[in-house]
Formats: sequence, C-alpha cells, structure tokens
Amino acid sequence: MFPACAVRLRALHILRAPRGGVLPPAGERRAAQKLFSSEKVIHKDRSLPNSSWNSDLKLMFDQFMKKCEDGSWEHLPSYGSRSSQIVQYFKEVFLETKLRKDEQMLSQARLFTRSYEDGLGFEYVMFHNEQEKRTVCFCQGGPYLQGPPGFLHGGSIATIIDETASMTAIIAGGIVMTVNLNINYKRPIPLCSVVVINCQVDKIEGRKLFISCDVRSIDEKTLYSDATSLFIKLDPNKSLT
Ligand SMILES: CCCCCCCC/C=C\CCCCCCCC(=O)SCCNC(=O)CCNC(=O)[C@H](O)C(C)(C)COP(=O)(O)OP(=O)(O)OC[C@H]1O[C@@H](n2cnc3c(N)ncnc32)[C@H](O)[C@@H]1OP(=O)(O)O
Repeated sequence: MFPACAVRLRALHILRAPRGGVLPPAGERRAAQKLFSSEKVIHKDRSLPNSSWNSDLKLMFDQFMKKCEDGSWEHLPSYGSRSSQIVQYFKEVFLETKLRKDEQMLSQARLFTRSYEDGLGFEYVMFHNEQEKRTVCFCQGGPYLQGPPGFLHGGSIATIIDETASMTAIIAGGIVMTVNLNINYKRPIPLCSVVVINCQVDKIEGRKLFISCDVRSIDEKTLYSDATSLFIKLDPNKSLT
C-alpha cells in the first residue's frame, strides 16, 4: 500500500473537489483513479538516516519521530525517482504528450535535491504538522553544495527553502508551482552543519498560497535566512507550455 501521508490525503481532497460543479473530463478521472489505486512502492525512502548523517541530524530525526507517535506530526517520506501516484497524475494532466513519451529522458530524471550520493549534497528529512499548517525540514548540506569556501552556496539554500515551502504548499493546496521566492541571507551557513527550515502557510487567496520560512541553527540561536514565497495552484484546464 502507498504510505498514508498528508500529501496523498490533500491530493485526494483536491481531486474529489468538483470544479464549478462539473465533473472533470474522463482522462482526468482515469488519472485520478490510477492515482489512488494501490501500487507497490519499491524505491528507497531517502529521508531515513544513512551513515552520512551527523549526530545532530540523527538527534532531530529521533526527536521528531517521537512527536509523530501521538499523530500531531507526520514524517514525510521522500524519493529520488519514484513514480508516485501524485507525480503520475502531474505527468498525465500537465506534461505534454511529446515529453511524456520521452521515456529515456524521464527514466533518467531525478528530484534535484535527491540527485547526489549519500552525504555529498542535501541530506534532509521533513515533518508536517497539519493543525499548525507548518512543515519543518532538518537539512545537512554536504561538501558539493559549497559556495564561499566552507559555507553553503546561496543557490543551494534557495533550493532547500523552495523544496520545504513547496511541500507545505502542496499539502495545503494540491499541485502548485513556485512563482516567487524572496530570500534574505543573514548569516552564512557552515558546510555540513544541520539547520532547521520552518515553513508555514500565511494566507490562501483563491489559487495563491503565501508561505513564509526561516532557516535557523538547531539550537535556534542563529537566524541564517528568512524567506517569503508565493505558489499558484495549477489549473488543469490550462497548458503549462
Ligand atoms: C511542482 C509540482 C509537483 C507535483 C508533484 C508533487 C509530488 C511531491 C514530490 C516532490 C515535491 C517537490 C517538488 C519540488 C518543486 C519545487 C518548486 C519548483 O521548482 S516549481 C518550478 C519553478 N516554477 C515554475 O516554473 C513556474 C513557472 N510559472 C508558470 O508556469 C505559471 O506562472 C503558472 C502555471 C504557475 C501560473 O500560470 P497561470 O496562467 O495558471 O496563472 P496566472 O493567471 O498567470 O496567475 C494566477 C494569479 O497569480 C498571480 N501571479 C502570478 N505570478 C505572480 C508573481 N510572480 N507574483 C505575484 N503574483 C503572481 C497573477 O497575477 C494571478 O493573479 P490574479 O488571479 O489575477 O489575482
């Protein structure tokens, strides 16, 4: 069975919502049915501890897994290339047939943040709190993410902020894309240190979701960056290209 996670529940909610009282077209309904058919998951969950995780990352993982026991927090699994049901739905509804048919390219595709060997790039795990509409991500940025010597590249910080904000927005609004991301870089982040990215939904206005984030040290004493972002819920009746 597909693991029960907030993303799937939210997608179910979105797909079941009738648009203007009209049933979605047959192709979309078929895709939605497939989305929720049980499908064996064989890919590795990259958000679980591996030997490259330092003691801080393991500690935060253990602490939050404990918080998941009473159901207030939920661990969000993460895969590099899994064709999960929500990804399948995205491809069927939003990807042009020409691109969809390029199986060689698609089979090589990897989620950017999961495209490095263990420990070299982004090692991270996310947890979601549905009541607070909040997602936290604990991230250890590896040596291939260097910008200034000894510190993370600003682009890699933007990437992990965007990833965490995206998950927050997807859970709240279904299939969305980032249209704006504003970051204030306040202190450089040492390579291989662990930071916590805290994202919350500030406001939802129609198709727009406003998300704010901060990036801190795990003792919360250092504020490394803060950010605001805007996501737009995709319209299945509009082409992306
Ligand atoms: C991503 C899907 C995932 C699905 C599967 C998930 C499985 C989970 C697995 C893993 C999760 C991690 C996934 C990581 C992803 C990371 C995030 C990214 O990298 S996203 C890529 C970078 N972003 C783009 O490439 C967008 C490019 N932009 C567009 O294609 C269009 O703008 C689009 C489709 C998003 C919206 O276009 P329109 O034509 O449908 O909408 P219009 O009418 O233009 O805008 C709607 C409203 O928003 C305002 N708006 C648009 N852009 C704005 C902006 N920059 N600032 C302020 N307002 C803006 C407009 O003024 C309009 O407002 P008024 O309704 O008139 O009030």
